[in-house]
Amino acid sequence: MTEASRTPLLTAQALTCIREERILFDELSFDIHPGDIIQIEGPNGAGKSSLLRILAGLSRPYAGQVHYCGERIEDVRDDYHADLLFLGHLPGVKGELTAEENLEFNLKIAGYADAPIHDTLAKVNLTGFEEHPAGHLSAGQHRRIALARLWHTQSKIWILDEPLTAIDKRGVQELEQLFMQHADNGGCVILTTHQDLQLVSGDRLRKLRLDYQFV
Ligand SMILES: Nc1ncnc2c1ncn2[C@@H]1O[C@H](COP(=O)(O)OP(=O)(O)OP(=O)(O)O)[C@@H](O)[C@H]1O
Repeated sequence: MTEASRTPLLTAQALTCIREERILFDELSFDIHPGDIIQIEGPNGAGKSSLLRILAGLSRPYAGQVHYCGERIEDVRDDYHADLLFLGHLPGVKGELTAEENLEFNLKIAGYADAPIHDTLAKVNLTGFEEHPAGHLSAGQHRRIALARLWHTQSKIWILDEPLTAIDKRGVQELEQLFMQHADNGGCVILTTHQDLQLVSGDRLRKLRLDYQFV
């Protein structure tokens, strides 16, 4: 094992999250290393999205810390966000823009102004839909526009909230292959999904289950 793979990319240290007087999780601790693919499981409302948002630094835990390469994320916010790709529960696609305008906008914001937009839309099976307003596309096609940026990012840490929702079987397999390739290249993927992964399994996959806890 190399030094790099021993150093956690992310560490959750005794995270506690309380929402509306309900403990979603309490003193939750785990490390995430380069090469890890982690699926957060649990029923609706168990706190999966809340955990992802805390890991991404978008909301604060009631108690506990998140560390990026050994530093508190609050102390290295810019470095952390440069190394993080977070895709939230809702695809964040603007209905009045076309598929290509949405992707172009997302990639520009992420600093990839020269990315080949049509080739990238082809990777997510949106050839022929480039100039359609996103508002006229299906839920799965919306998510595909949002997911297309995964093909260009250099961020090592991918935090993805339900990336497979509304994606068809072949699309799920392509995404799972991309996750494995990213992990093989030293990245990590932390995702929630209510479906069983087909290709990422066995030693490739770590599962973390959240369940209801009541105060
Ligand atoms: N900002 C907030 N303020 C108050 N309550 C919140 C907030 N965010 C989430 N909650 C509550 O916390 C609980 C967990 O929500 P969360 O979205 O983390 O669950 P989840 O496991 O991702 O659910 P799902 O599988 O349905 O997406 C829910 O009961 C929700 O209403």
